[in-house]
Amino acid sequence: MLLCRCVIFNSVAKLRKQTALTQVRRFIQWKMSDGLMRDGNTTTATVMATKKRNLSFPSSRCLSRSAEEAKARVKRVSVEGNIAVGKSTFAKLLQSACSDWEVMAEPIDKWQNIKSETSKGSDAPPQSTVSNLLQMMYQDPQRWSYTFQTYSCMSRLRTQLQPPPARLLNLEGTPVQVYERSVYSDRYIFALNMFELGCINTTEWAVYQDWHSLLVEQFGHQVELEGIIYLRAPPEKCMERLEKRGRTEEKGVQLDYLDKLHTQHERWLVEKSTEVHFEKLKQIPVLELDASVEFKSDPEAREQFITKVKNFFNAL
Ligand SMILES: Nc1ncnc2c1ncn2[C@@H]1O[C@H](COP(=O)(O)OP(=O)(O)OP(=O)(O)O)[C@@H](O)[C@H]1O
Ligand SMILES: Nc1nc(=O)c2ncn([C@H]3C[C@H](O)[C@@H](CO)O3)c2[nH]1
Repeated sequence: MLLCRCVIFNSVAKLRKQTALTQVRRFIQWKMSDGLMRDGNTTTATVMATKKRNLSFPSSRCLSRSAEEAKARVKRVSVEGNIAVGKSTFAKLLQSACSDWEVMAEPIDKWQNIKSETSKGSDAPPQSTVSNLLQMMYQDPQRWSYTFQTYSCMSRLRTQLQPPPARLLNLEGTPVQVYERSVYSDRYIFALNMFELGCINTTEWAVYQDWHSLLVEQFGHQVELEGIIYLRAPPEKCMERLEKRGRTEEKGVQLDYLDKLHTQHERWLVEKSTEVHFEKLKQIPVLELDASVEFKSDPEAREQFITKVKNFFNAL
């Protein structure tokens, strides 16, 4: 009986790994053949920018030298930090502070609205169902954490592969694409934490790490970052803000969970004791900001933040 369960478990694990790898392969092939579009509005500039990102592929031969140079000047930075520390609020501040910066939000709405088409027979019209994967993950983390991390990571990858908008390519100053979290925090903060909590099992963790490394290595320069902004605040402050915000899915989040996530951030970005697997990431400059400052009602604090960020970007 036990053996039978083991065989089934191994088969399921194998199937999951194969499925994940097939998805990865298809995704890479799709990227190589079609390039990326920003919400379906492909302009000449974005097509050119996309081709530049695919430098290692033959299509890059069509790119003019000046387009390549313009693209290479755009810096990429992620904003990292605990849940409800204030990343979105800070991102809005950045977006309004300087037109040289383009902020890309975390795709939480995608995780809350997973659409699947089901067709019962050839005559029946396809039915669309919607599930909230964020809620499922919080309600039953052991069942849904691995699935959640595959989807969150894929959606972060998509965000990081978006070519910079044309307006950033023609700027004199320091154009920057700013991402709210990244494929790196997906692994070194959340997936790792879920593994340590026992919500992702050893097999799932091995599979996750395998395809994560493959993707990051395959996309190479396209998903590299030049810097990280770490918004740092005590977990108690994050808890206070999380409760004040009142997002439905987060109703059951406890201080202990935020404590653990805080420790993961500290290990990765301050103590540098997290084992990371990508050379450039090991050397990446980190700007640490005290996010407990209530800058919304304090113009001087906002000014100081912006000055620090500008100096950081200029030095990248
Ligand atoms: N510096 C701040 N001072 C006071 N309140 C803040 C500050 N930053 C954020 N808040 C408030 O805290 C709550 C959480 O902020 P926000 O949504 O920006 O967090 P987040 O880090 O983006 O969250 P998540 O991790 O879920 O993406 C919001 O209600 C916001 O108004
Ligand atoms: N498990 C897990 N893995 C992730 O990669 C991840 N990224 C974000 N989140 C949760 C935090 C907020 O509730 C909400 C919005 O940030 O989504 C995550 N949860």
